[in-house]
Amino acid sequence: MGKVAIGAAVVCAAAAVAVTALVVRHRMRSAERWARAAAVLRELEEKCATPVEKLWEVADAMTKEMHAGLESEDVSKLKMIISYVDKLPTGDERGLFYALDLGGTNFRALRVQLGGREGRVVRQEAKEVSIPHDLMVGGSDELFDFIASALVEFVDSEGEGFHLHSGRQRELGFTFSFPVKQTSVASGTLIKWTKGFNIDGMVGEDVVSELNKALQRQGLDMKVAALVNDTVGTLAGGRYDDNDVVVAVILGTGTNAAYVERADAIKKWQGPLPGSGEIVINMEWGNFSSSHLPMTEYDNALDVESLNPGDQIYEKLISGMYLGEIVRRVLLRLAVQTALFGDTVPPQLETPFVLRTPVMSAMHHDTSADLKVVRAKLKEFLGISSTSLKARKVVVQICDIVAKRGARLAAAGIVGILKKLGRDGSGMRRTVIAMDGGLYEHYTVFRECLLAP
Ligand SMILES: Nc1ncnc2c1ncn2[C@@H]1O[C@H](COP(=O)(O)OP(=O)(O)O)[C@@H](O)[C@H]1O
Ligand SMILES: O=P(O)(O)OC[C@H]1O[C@@H](O)[C@H](O)[C@@H](O)[C@@H]1O
Repeated sequence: MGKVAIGAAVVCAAAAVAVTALVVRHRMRSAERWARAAAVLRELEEKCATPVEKLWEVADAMTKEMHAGLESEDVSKLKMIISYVDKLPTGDERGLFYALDLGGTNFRALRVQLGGREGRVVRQEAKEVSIPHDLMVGGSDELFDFIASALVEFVDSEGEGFHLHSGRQRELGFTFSFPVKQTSVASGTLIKWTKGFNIDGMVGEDVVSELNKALQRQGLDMKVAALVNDTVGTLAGGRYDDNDVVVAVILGTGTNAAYVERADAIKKWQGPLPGSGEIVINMEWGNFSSSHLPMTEYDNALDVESLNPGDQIYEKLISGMYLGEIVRRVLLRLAVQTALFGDTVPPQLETPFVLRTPVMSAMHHDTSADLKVVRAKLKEFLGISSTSLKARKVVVQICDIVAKRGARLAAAGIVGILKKLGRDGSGMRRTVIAMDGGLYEHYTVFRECLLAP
């Protein structure tokens, strides 16, 4: 074979060696990256673990905080707010009633014609409006004018089948999904904003008065007959259908719980004991915290960078506003430290709250063999155009860890309430818990884990 051929052979051999070396180096780097990714996932799984012993510790801590919060103000993480609701629906109610529910994401207007025990809910209509983000952090007049104008439109659309008793003023039940110190059944002052709200100058103000002023500006003749937290409203609605409802839990943008307490167990209650002997307590359990809660670096960073650092710790582990954000933070670390999505970190992954919990649950619920939903969501919301199946499986695994931690912690909180009520053991009376909220309603894996942790 001539020199040229030998030379060519040597060059080919060298090229082959070089390519092989490149391939080997690539594979080694890839193996190292996956090993690092596996270590991050192992650490996440360990830090988020909620073994039954830990869940019992959380339940016991919740019960303890409930007792403390009923003893006096400001000694517990739980506000244990007295709702002034000492009578719950019996099912005999009649008439036309309006309700307004201001939540952390949406607000809803509702009208219902009640026909007493035989008629029950004769007719109902509802309208849901997403709250623009700028109104969550703007001025109070702007927020309440927005709500009042939507309510005017809704009342104007009152159709057939709704009858206001002659001479009666339309009455409105105002469900306000934020911590409010009730000063009567139809008044209360804002304690603090939570979730994504942060409107200056409203803390300490009476929220009913703010709404009434906006209704007057709109010229709407409507009386706010009751101001309740959404958990109290959920409990009342549940009791309308089932006499054994004694607890209500909201798992939506935020999370909270309410329950029926014996009036004589509320040591801080100064008023006369109600005839029913019972008062509904709005626990504001989102603010619960305990050394037993499984916290990670992602949770701590989320809290520090939130609108309310140090507040609502339990809520930030469980609720819809935060689950997707926790997953984003884990994905960002993997993108930076293990090139999960390639050598360039996807820029959108750096944006807080860009990964909403509905998107997280859609990826988590993906049952396709190649995780095509995960691929589509990563592209649509994070601008990640191509991913390996292995990387998509990591995304689902992170969703699973974060969602199940939240669900199991919520279940532990419910057990804490049942322990307080003495309804956690065998032989207890039939006990019904009213559940509501978009997270509970739509996140199937979360709900099923909560119900069968
Ligand atoms: N498909 C979904 N999967 C998971 N979470 C969802 C889904 N849809 C809504 N959510 C969660 O529910 C929250 C809305 O809860 P909802 O109770 O409807 O309203 P609000 O919190 O305003 O009272 C959203 O912020 C979101 O976190
Ligand atoms: O219905 P949402 O918006 O999910 O609110 C649930 C809870 O969210 C918490 O942040 C509020 O402090 C509670 O008052 C409220 O009940």
